[in-house]
Amino acid sequence: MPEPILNIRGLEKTYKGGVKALDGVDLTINRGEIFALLGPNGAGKTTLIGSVCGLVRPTGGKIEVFGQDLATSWKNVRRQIGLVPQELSFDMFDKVIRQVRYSRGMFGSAPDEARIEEVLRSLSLWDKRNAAIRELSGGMKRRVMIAKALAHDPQLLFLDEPTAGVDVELRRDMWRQIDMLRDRGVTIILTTHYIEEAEEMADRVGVIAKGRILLVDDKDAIMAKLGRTEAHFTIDSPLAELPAPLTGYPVHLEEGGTSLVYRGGDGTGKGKREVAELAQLLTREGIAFSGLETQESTLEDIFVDLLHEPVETAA
Ligand SMILES: Nc1ncnc2c1ncn2[C@@H]1O[C@H](COP(=O)(O)OP(=O)(O)OP(=O)(O)O)[C@@H](O)[C@H]1O
Repeated sequence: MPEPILNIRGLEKTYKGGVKALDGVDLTINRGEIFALLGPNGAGKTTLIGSVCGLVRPTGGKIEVFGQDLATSWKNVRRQIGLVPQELSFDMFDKVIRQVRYSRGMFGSAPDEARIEEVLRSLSLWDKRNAAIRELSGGMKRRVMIAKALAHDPQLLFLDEPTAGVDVELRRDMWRQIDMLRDRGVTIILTTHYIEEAEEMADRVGVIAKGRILLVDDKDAIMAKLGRTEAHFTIDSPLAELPAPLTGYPVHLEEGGTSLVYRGGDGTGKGKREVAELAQLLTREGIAFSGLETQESTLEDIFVDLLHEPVETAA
């Protein structure tokens, strides 16, 4: 049974100056899941995360974390939340290990050098523990941000664009780290522009645009519901019209009857099946084709489609 640990209802945020960054957001996150929040620039992702982490004061709605109202139980709740913000923020002159220790203490956790060492080692920072942060490369600084967020062993971790601008190696390390946290039962909410990241890591995906949640579902269910197959048959002799046995399929002719295009399926294999049926039908009808190209849509295609079509909001 899913155990909700974050419950957001009707969340609104209008910034001074009138920008409505969140417009009635409802979202429930369950213990132990990895949830990817996708959305274009300015969609409201950082505002949403900031509202749960106490950095943004919502102008309406309610947030419950671990069953407690954020507005009244802030201190209790905050100790169990970790945040890796988009922007680097620390004392650049301080040493890596001191900053990480400090973070642990700031959230009221007892000192635990073994745990600090574990966190630093898991992020390949142990050798740099006595370096001043300003001496580190951008990628290493980002690792320090993660170490700081993990130092107090949060149960709920927010990663705001954790891999923006980092190299492939660090991105892989970060994915490994997220896997380890998942094994420890930590709930993770990440925002990302890299849809492959959501595809790889997330159990559920939410799409946000203009401060409204457009879609929330299991990643696999999204792929099944909204995934599409596209196939192009190159027909040897141009067809004047669609042969009768093909009319029940989502197909049409292009390029003067030399290309038969199929767009259909639902991500569950139906598309591939129908394309195979079409190939058989063409052969049976004596229609020669010399090429067949098929393509399955990715989460990225689905995401782009979604943002271009007005969609009814869903919780
Ligand atoms: N402090 C602020 N004051 C005024 N407007 C703000 C403030 N912070 C954010 N906004 C506006 O609120 C909207 C949502 O911004 P937000 O940073 O939450 O989006 P985002 O989805 O995180 O975008 P990105 O992917 O670019 O980080 C934007 O229009 C932004 O300009």
